[in-house]
Amino acid sequence: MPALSTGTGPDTGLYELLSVLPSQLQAHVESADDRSFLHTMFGERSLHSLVKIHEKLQHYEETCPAPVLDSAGALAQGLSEELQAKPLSAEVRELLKLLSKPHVKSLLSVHDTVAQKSYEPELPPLPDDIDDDEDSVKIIRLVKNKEPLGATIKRDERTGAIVIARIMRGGAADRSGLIHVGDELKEVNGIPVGDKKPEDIIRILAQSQGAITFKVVPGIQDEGLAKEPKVYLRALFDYNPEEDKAIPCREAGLAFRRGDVLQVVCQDDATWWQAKHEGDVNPRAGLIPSKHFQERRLALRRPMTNTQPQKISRKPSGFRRSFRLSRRDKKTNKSMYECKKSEQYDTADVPTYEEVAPYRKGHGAKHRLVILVGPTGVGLNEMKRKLLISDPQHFGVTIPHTSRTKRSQESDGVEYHFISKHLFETDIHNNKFIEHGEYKGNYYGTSVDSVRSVLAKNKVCLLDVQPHTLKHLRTAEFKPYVVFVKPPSIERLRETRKNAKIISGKDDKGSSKPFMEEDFQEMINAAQLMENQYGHLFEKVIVNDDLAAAFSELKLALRKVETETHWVPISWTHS
Ligand SMILES: Nc1ncnc2c1ncn2[C@@H]1O[C@H](COP(=O)(O)OP(=O)(O)OP(=O)(O)O)[C@@H](O)[C@H]1O
Repeated sequence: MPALSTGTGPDTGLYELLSVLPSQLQAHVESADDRSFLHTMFGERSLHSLVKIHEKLQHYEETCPAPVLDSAGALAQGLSEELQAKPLSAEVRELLKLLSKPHVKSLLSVHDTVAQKSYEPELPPLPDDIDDDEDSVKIIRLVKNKEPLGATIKRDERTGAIVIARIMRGGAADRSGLIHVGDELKEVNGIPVGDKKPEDIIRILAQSQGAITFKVVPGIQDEGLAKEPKVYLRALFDYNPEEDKAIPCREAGLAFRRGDVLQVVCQDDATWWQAKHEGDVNPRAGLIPSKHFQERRLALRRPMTNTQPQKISRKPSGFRRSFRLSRRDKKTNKSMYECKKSEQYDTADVPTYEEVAPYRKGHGAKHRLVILVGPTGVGLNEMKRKLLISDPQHFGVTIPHTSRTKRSQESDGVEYHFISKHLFETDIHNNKFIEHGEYKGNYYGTSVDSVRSVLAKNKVCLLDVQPHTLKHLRTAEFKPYVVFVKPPSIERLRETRKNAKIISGKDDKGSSKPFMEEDFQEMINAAQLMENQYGHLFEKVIVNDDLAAAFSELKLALRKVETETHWVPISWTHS
């Protein structure tokens, strides 16, 4: 029995067993025929070969061999063709014969199929011993690579069952869409787990490679929870997890910039939410501080710097640009106005996140209000003027109110709406003005209704205001698109504003004077303060360096506002 004698080492046991079996069984077998049958069977070469193959395979399984290539069939074919063209020695002939054998061809084909992993995991046959109350059992087969499954399990304290406790967003289990929180785990790879400790099951899972079969009883799912939450937030602050000492795991954090739109996929944890950048194809979510947590820590950080509102420096009283634009009387200029509200800053608000939803202006819907914000002299008026000239049918500006008496060349509702002082005061009291001021005993102001009347003409209303009024204008009715016009560097200001004139705030005559060095510095400082304090409310920032370029950028942005989808506060989309 040559096959029996070849076994060495730990594998020899099976051969020995085969060789001794016939003699051992002899005592129990009476008929000579049966004895000879046993002898022949256990001495059969093919049986020994099978055992040998089995043992070899077992050995290979332990060493986890990896295929060198996955196209052995094609290689053999190529080799045969090449060899046939050469002088045929005895060895070459033998090799050609071997390679042409259907068995060898099939073997190589199977090898390639396995190497390419081009097989679908087969679903196991449905167990036929399912209890009546087990009719909702699910058999799930996942193919696991080196990546963890991304699920945790626990023992349900009430029922004692092993249940799925958590599915990590974007992990393998989550992506499969087959396993859900609350599902009861019955078996893993055919092994019942009901009596096992969660740690033992985790060990089984960790050791498993390739296809893993789960038998689960689906949990009762809350429809709302089952779907991926669609909460979109606009970040109102910059966040870098690398600099966050509080985050439980920095690598798991999601960095973002103020203005980014984030899709929050899990808010289960009160302190750390899971989110991803809107539109990001990478399914894996990262941790971001929750709104409540961020508000709390920002509020704790801020009192030292913010109990005193930061005052945005500007000319003695220069700010009422909207008034000036609609005015034909060049003697009166913005320096005349005092804004009563200008000192009110929003110290109570801690900007963290704002829930947003996609919005696109529908056909026939009113235009969004376009608000321009920027420091004195930066060019807001110039931008508005250019827009009005470019398309007077499309763009419009508000007509201010005043309590001063109408002059002979003026008409009511053209330069101003002329109203009595008493009515003006009543309107102030009734919050009818976005901004108002007083000069030489007369009131001037822009009313909310004046914005409405421009919008009612189906025009885009261009308004420039002090940034502190933005909060009151951010309503579903106006859906304002806020553009911050920012000055370029001081060097570029010196270059571009060589021939420009700024309306003097030092007198009341509306006289203009060339820009001074201090005007540039003041403009840059004021812009910086505005951005720090109100930057989270700006939807678009345009640097007014080259006027033509800045204007084109503005025009393009405004066209997009009308034609494309933008993210707006969710409350604006409910009306
Ligand atoms: N990019 C630019 N390059 C050169 N000159 C410019 C540019 N932008 C604006 N100007 C000029 O700067 C001056 C001030 O501009 P404008 O009056 O539009 O500023 P404003 O922001 O409305 O200021 P104010 O708050 O004083 O009303 C104007 O003479 C204008 O033509």
